Amino acid sequence: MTEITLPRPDDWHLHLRDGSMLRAMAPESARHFARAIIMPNLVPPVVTGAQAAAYRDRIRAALPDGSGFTPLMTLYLTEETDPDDVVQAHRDGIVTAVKLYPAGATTNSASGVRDFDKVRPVLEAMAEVGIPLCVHSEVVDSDIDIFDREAVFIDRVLDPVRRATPGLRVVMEHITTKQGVDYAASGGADLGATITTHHLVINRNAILVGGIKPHYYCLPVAKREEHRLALRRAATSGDPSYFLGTDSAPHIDPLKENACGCAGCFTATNTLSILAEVFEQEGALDRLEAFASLNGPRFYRLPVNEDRITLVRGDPVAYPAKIDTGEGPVTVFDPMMPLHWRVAD
Ligand SMILES: NC(=O)N[C@@H](CC(=O)O)C(=O)O
Ligand SMILES: [Zn+2]
Ligand SMILES: [Zn+2]
Repeated sequence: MTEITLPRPDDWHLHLRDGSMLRAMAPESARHFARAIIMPNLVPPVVTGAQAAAYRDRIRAALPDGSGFTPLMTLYLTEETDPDDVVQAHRDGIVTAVKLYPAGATTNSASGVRDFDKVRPVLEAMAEVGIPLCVHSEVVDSDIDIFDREAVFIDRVLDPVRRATPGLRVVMEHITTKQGVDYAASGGADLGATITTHHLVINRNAILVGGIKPHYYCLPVAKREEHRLALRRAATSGDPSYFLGTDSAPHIDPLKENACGCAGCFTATNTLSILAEVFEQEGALDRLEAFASLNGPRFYRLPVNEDRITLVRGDPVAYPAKIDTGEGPVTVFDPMMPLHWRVAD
């Protein structure tokens, strides 16, 4: 196969940041994607419907002229979140989903949830209305090894919360383990999982072998090879439980190449070329559209994009090594393999 056409993909987990970083990043995602679920972990976080509306307007203003890109906004769940504000913002069409960060789990998560009982009224209101909860599925307990944090979260937090809140629709964000793959498939139409581009490509060796490679460090951290293979099987299976959420998470190089480097891989620029390469390697190019274009809208109960894109196979694709942001350069994820699929103009 040398050409493949699919409905324009969406990105169901994206960090666009704010200010000059946002102005540099918005065009990178708008070039290929139709819609994206926008993460709310700004400083300070996006916690109210009014803040989400203002952030949506800043994103729209950062888009290239004539762009059809639609940001789908999320609220950052805190222990003070008002259920009525969430429901109203959803009813007004401002907010698509709510994001749960366990406090301290990842970048800008200090305002996240410590005591899950405190957010029960919000979760119950969301279950009633059908507002999805996007979950960063990692425990933060210092006695739990960082490579085990996702699997432990499923047993200790996610499963109990789902049992206590029947009808709650949940997206396990950026799953990285076989346990995540298996759990996501067990919940029917009210449970889904996003898988990133980079977790289909790297295992933990990429971060640690031959020297520390900060541009491969993200959270949840990449795991052993057996987990990467489970993610590849899930993504290429066509199973509607799994859909693309790049978790493209830009940090400027000085904050990555640092004695205490930030977590996040930036993949917006070359994601579709990488995915086509991965799906081709797996003999599953015909299932790329399920993963990138169909399963996400199905979970979020949104229409599939009518617009289509074509990927063409040819000589290795050139893409920039870095994107300049006005704050400093952001390194584009290097998949450590030539990419042969480019998005046709
Ligand atoms: N994935 C990451 O490594 N980082 C994300 C936060 C997140 O999605 O957990 C970020 O905002 O930088
Ligand atoms: Zn996360
Ligand atoms: Zn993220």
